[in-house]
Amino acid sequence: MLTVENLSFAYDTVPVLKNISFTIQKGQHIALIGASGCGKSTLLKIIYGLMDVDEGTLFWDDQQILGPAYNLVPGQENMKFLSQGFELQAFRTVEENIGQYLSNFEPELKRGRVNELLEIVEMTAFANTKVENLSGGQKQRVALAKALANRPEVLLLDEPFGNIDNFRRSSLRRNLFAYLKRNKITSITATHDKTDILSFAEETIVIHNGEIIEKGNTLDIYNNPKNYYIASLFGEVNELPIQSVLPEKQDSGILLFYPHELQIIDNAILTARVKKSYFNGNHYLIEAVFKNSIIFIEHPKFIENSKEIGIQISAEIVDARLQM
Ligand SMILES: Nc1ncnc2c1ncn2[C@@H]1O[C@H](COP(=O)(O)OP(=O)(O)OP(=O)(O)O)[C@@H](O)[C@H]1O
Repeated sequence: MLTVENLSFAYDTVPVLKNISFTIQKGQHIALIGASGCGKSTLLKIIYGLMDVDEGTLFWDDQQILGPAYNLVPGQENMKFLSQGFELQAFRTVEENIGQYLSNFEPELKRGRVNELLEIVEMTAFANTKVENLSGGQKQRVALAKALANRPEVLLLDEPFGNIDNFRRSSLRRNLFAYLKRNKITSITATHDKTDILSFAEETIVIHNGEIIEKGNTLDIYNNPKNYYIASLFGEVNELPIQSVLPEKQDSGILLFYPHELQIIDNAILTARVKKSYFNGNHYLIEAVFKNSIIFIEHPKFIENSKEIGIQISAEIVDARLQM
């Protein structure tokens, strides 16, 4: 179990993380989300033991995680940190890089392990290619395989799929998380991409300005976002005054809805005017003006600019949001 208690950290005098506490069970997959600059990478580096904290303690089971002031070689032995810059040896092949820290005593075993890792990251065809001749996304995949090579207990991933094209990203993500689950490897993934989160992280931690503002079951956080900031980390979000949705209610609060929760129908009580339709593949994202504010709605068809549309939100969703 990873236990982080009352952790605070500042670069020089600028506080970056404030009073962070959480625990992660062995084998769990956690997403770390928050706006750019909120402190995600810094937290991963501290967990890995690359920096000394100003306050607080960190433990992996009963072993305290200490920073460079206490460790000659910073970095936890049983963890791997895949940072945004990958530490690969440019003039050596993919195979050599992945196997760099594997024992040479049993060459068959080593070969088998490297082949298994090449398959996980879908790089078998590049086994003998020098790293300097790879694309950014391919390097990222090699770095991932190298991080897994010595079977870490904890994998810390900083935007792990950032450079990888969509075509590969989905299968790589599925392969990786299935491998981590099978091998009971704990993971913490700092990410901006909601597809990294929704299917693969059981729990999510939300950071805002260096503080944890939400943590819990990923689907609960997505389905019941406590505020606009949290909802917006999952994509576009509409912030509608309660009275604009339910005019009969004497309530000055606001409700949050994702674009797919709004429906465009004929003869609705609520109306909006279309500003632009954005093609998104399997749907259009309709930008419209509703009571002087911009809203976004997912819709299967293109709608011309300036057209008046009717909007409906299911009573079930409105009720769920009212109860939050
Ligand atoms: N070495 C450093 N020295 C001083 N300030 C730093 C250093 N590294 C990061 N910071 C600052 O600390 C804050 C948190 O940075 P961090 O990289 O942890 O954010 P992040 O949430 O990972 O951002 P992103 O999502 O853009 O990667 C930022 O304001 C950043 O400018």
